[in-house]
Amino acid sequence: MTISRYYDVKRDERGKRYLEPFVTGSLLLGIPLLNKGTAFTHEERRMLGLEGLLPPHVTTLEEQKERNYRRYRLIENDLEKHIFLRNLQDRNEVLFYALLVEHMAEMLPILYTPTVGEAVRQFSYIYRFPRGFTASTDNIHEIEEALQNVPLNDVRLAVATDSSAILGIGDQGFGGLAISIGKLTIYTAAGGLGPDKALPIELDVGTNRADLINDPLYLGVRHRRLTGDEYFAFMDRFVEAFRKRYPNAVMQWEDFGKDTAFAVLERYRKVLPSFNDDIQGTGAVALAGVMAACRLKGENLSDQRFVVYGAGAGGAGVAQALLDGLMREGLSPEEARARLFVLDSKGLLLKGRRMEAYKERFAQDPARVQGWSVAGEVPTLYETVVGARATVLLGLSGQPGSFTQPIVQAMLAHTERPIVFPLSNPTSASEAIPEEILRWTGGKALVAAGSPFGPVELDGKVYPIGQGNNAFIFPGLGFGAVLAKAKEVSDGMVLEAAYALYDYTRRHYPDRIYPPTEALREVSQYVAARVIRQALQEELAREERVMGLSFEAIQAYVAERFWHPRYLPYRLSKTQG
Ligand SMILES: O=C([O-])CC(=O)C(=O)O
Ligand SMILES: [Mg+2]
Repeated sequence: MTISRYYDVKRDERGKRYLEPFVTGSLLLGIPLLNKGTAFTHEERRMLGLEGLLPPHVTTLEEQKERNYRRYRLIENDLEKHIFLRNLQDRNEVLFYALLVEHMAEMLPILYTPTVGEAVRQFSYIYRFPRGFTASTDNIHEIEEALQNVPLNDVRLAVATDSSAILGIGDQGFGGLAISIGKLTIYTAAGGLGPDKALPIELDVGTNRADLINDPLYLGVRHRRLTGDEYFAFMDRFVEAFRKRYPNAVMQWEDFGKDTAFAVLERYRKVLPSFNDDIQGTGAVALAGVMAACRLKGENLSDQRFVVYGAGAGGAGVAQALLDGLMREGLSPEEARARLFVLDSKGLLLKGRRMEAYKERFAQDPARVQGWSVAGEVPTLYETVVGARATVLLGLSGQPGSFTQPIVQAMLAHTERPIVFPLSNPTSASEAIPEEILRWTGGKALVAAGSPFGPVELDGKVYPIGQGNNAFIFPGLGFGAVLAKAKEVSDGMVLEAAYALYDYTRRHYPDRIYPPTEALREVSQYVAARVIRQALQEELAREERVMGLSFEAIQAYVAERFWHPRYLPYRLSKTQG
């Protein structure tokens, strides 16, 4: 099997990798995985039929980076920067990743949260290049044939969304493809996954947004979303065809609304090694950060009382991760649940109240709220924070400004150092601005946010704001599952990823809640190694080459397979030459 329809990667006599292209001439310049632009050597230009098509000077990758970075710096608008970088990616992937890796902290907010949110909204207007795969109600009846059109033959990791709940901005129809592309960019830049092993996927089952359907420029299918049996018939067909085409691939389910997220995860997780980033990735990253914040105040997880605001995919994932963490500290399920208060848009989840089935396991006993001061029927966020004597407040609601001053200050009555994480994305959906939280608490609060925020200066002291984003989890979790050839992505592997992030932070950044973005590649490598070890322990790994390895050897294995952006030399096969 060749890696791609257009080329293969081979090794020479000395074991060095080279590219063997199946297309030459100007066609080759249009394939981003093959194009080196001005960096093609004179010898390659002659061999590949490029002579005269490129400027005389042969540039180095360094020079190409410099040229593109200068242009990039002249752009003032973030969405335009995003478009510039994505165009570069669609021309020359090695150069794109080389630039991104060098300027990770600067460019991550442009390619990922928060700017990717705007790219999703505008996707039909900024669309340029056919990256990724779209399964839609138009092609689902011939999905196997359609998947054959993808030129990549060895996809190991796909990110698929049905776009029903993109970040905290809801149904985005076809535009959701931009989030799959963005997540896979992180997989390659931070997680070491080769760009030819990655496939972004949009599952276009329609949209319930009339404004999109009625927009003449909208690029998706124009009908309401499939639901119920029709939805699952679509998904079953897609999953079966995908598995057939890519039997070695791991799937990341992304930004499914609560009506589909849990059902999709449970229906396919044993059929196709897969996880849901918003439920499990967000859960793991929140648990790691809350444990770090507890350590910073010299307490344990089990010393806390938690309020989780928001009970969609992210909220439920975080609530479950907290329960798992509490039980790992020795609490019984009942003791753990007694410390956890989850609210949806109608207020506190209380037994006996109407709610979706997946929320029931987080519902509190009404007896526990007896004696609270509650004005209406169901306790509000403020009433819950006061009544539960909350020490930890986590936001996954997508409701900007919902962590008000009275709510945050009420926590000071129960703890000297409240832990407050507004985790909703993008920045415009954040429950509060970190600077406000610090100001309201006189710098006492331990704060991290889902979107990137700069450091806060208060009374002459500088507070770095950790980014509690699942980007610290999914690249390592997914890459680890890929390298282990895991049969399944188990709950144990997800929890291990959380503890790996916690341990990494404790060791390398003992004063912080999350590592800085600059550490993302190192974090992901470490998380991947721990995930592989866990897969081995649970006998879920199918990769012979990792069986029986020590942890050090697993780490070396991960490092060796980590993709780096550099140009490979070209060679034509004997028959071509
Ligand atoms: O993409 C992000 O920044 C984190 C995430 O999965 C979400 O908010 O849905
Ligand atoms: Mg998401």
